[in-house]
Amino acid sequence: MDLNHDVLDINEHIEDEENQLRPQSFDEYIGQSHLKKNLKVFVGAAKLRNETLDHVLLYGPPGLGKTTMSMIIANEMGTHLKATTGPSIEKTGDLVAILTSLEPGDVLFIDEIHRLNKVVEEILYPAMEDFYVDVVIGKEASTRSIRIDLPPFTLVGATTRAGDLSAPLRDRFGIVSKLEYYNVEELTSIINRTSQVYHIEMDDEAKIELAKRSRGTPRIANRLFRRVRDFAQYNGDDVITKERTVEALQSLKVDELGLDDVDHKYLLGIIQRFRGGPVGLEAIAASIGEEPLTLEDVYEPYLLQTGLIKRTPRGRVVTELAYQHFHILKES
Ligand SMILES: Nc1ncnc2c1ncn2[C@@H]1O[C@H](COP(=O)(O)OP(=O)(O)OP(=O)(O)O)[C@@H](O)[C@H]1O
Repeated sequence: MDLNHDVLDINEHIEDEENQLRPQSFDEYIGQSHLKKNLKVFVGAAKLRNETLDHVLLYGPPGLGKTTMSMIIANEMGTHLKATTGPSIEKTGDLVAILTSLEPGDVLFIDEIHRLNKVVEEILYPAMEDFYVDVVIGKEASTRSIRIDLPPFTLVGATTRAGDLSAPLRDRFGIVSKLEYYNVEELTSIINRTSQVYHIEMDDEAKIELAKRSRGTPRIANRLFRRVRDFAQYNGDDVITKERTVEALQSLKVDELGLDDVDHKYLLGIIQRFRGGPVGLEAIAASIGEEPLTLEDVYEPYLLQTGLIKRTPRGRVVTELAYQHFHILKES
């Protein structure tokens, strides 16, 4: 068996399932109304002037639709999208190769743009500002720099950590927008759309229940939808009910607020080992065996948003709401 090939096939299958669900236009994209309204104007105006759209920086927690939005920007501009990620561009030559392969008007999407290395990042400055790159050729005494002109393009950068971007890079984006967590109503619409794309019927109550447990995140809503679908199909259900949804989510250890195992370990860890805090991120991470960066980027934003924790100058503190959630009495 060709294992590599199988792994590729599986990854492609997951990609295909994701892509199938991606909205193609601003009108199909649910929620983020403020961002959408502004982008519609900027895209419309750029098209009227027959110009490329200014560079766009999208930031916010993972899974909120940054990649999807960049694809929509390219679609709405009537151009192509080239996608890459910060950590995959290791050398300046890699970035120059990507930039010189762009067609006029193309959208270049760089995910995790905060992870570009400094030398590569510096190549981007003149590329973004004046559409050229300086390439150094030759060796030692005979090195010289040649200028390569680039076609006008739009860079869409995505990051979960806007604060980690250097000021010169951040300042070169004309449009900077934060993606917000989705509310239950918006997530219910996304789940409704997903059930239509997959041709699987789901009760309205079940959609709402799933939406409530999706941590305000479309990617999680879609992933949980697929798992709930497994439970329903395995049990021969024609329609996914609320009961089946709750049963499936309990089996997956996702609670009524959408908190999973790691959230539980995190919150209970602070309550039981650090008397509710304040405690530093490193200490919590070490005590529960998780990476500090993962906790900070993936878990904490939602816990902060739901008011279960607070960040203070002395560290993280769990709130009264967290004690209530676990039915634990706070020690005085
Ligand atoms: N507003 C939306 N309406 C409908 N579906 C959405 C929306 N936003 C995201 N999705 C769906 O959620 C999934 C995740 O979205 P996407 O990959 O764009 O997230 P992301 O923010 O780019 O995540 P990351 O930055 O971690 O890659 C996709 O399958 C997409 O179809």
